[in-house]
Amino acid sequence: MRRRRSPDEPDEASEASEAGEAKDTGHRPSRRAALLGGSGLLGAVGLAGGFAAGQAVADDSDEGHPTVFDLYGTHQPGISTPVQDRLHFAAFDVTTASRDELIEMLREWTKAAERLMHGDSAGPVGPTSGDYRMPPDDTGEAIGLPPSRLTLTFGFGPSLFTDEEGVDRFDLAGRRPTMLAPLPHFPEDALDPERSNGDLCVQACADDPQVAVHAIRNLARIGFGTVRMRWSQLGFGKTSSTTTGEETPRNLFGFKDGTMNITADEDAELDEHVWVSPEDDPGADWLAGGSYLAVRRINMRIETWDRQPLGAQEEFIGRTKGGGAPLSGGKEHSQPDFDMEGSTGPVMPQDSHVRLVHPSHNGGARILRRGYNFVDGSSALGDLDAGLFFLAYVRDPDRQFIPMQNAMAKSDAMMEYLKFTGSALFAIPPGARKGEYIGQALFT
Ligand SMILES: C=CC1=C(C)c2cc3[nH]c(cc4nc(cc5[nH]c(cc1n2)c(C)c5CCC(=O)O)C(CCC(=O)O)=C4C)c(C)c3C=C
Ligand SMILES: [Fe+2]
Repeated sequence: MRRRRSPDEPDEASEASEAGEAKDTGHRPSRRAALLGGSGLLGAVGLAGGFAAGQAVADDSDEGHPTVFDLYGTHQPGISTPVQDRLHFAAFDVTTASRDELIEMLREWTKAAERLMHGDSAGPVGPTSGDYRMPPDDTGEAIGLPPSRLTLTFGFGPSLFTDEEGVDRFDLAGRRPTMLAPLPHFPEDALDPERSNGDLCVQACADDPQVAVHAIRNLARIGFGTVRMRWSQLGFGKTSSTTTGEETPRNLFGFKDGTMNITADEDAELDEHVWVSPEDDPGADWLAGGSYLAVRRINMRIETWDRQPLGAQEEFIGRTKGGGAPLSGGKEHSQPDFDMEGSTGPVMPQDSHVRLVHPSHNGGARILRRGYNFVDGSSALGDLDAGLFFLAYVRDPDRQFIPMQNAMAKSDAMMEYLKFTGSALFAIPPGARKGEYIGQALFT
């Protein structure tokens, strides 16, 4: 039984801010209208286009929330743009040996991604009006659904550059970023190879799960013969936020998660910790403006966790369960005081999660988290196969993510309740310009 902390602090009122959200009003575009041949949405996108990174191109006029994001921009959408509530993440292996076929598929994916994010069908004909002798160019399950703030974010895994046998299938080995290597095996990893790695990844985030699934399904359909889905993961209930105007969401341990995340309005922090700069890796200049994505599928032993006293749970995390304040006091967004002593040791325990991952114990490193809860059924013993699908965008995985994950694996009291079952690292190319395909600079 661990130490019991002093009484809880009151919840902090969120500081309202509209950071990361576009302000102009537009109409609410509908996929149905687009499928009926409406050009209104595309017109709206064209008019509102040209937003900087984090491009929202249409707003819900009632609530001021962006409903449509633009695929094109300095950075890909789905990183610093506001986090949606649902995820479908997929990793693919390339099955063709042809570089040209791979490029052609990326072109097709880019065109489809633009359409899908606008709430349009994946192909120009649509699910129900094509040639009866041909498969439709859209699968149809999103008919009538709005764009739902869909973002599609594409990445390249280390094996795209040099495969597991060391073969340079696509003449890309010379352009592999030095930091793009398979993540090391961390202490306590229990990885399932069928939930790890991949040549390519696509992160689909949306407010409606059917929209996210529809997008991944159609990209897989378009890629048939060129790529094969290696694994995929559904997520719900975002466990982080990139905006400051909303209540911090909670993970399946019941704690607020994302309090100290990097937010969309922190331009200097994004430049320092998220976006790759042209000087970072001169041999991989195509990645400038992009990022790296660390992926970890983390099973949470929630049945065991649920039997721990509240005081112990709070000490594992280092924050209160109610308001999310540091155990050293203050409000949710107060900085923890790691030097504050309690009757039996530091008030923020040495093995508490937030102490171990805090920038002050990691050489100043911060990461942009964008993870989701998951529940994938239950085991024969009646335990939920549940956890956190952890997604973190970083500028330098060797300096930011790997030491943090090592510190956690070595010393974090929470580790007793975690099992890491999937792992991957991807290079996330910068945003494409209109007329380009995603990742084009890598191939030119
Ligand atoms: C290697 C990086 C991290 C992993 C893996 C990770 C897993 C993980 N985290 C929680 C719950 C919380 N994490 C919180 C904060 C937090 N976590 C990381 C990194 C990893 N977490 C960072 C960098 C931070 C922010 C630290 C800071 O700057 O103060 C919190 C507190 C609230 C918050 O700030 O978000 C919680 C709660 C779980 C349950 C988990 C694995 C399942
Ligand atoms: Fe964490």
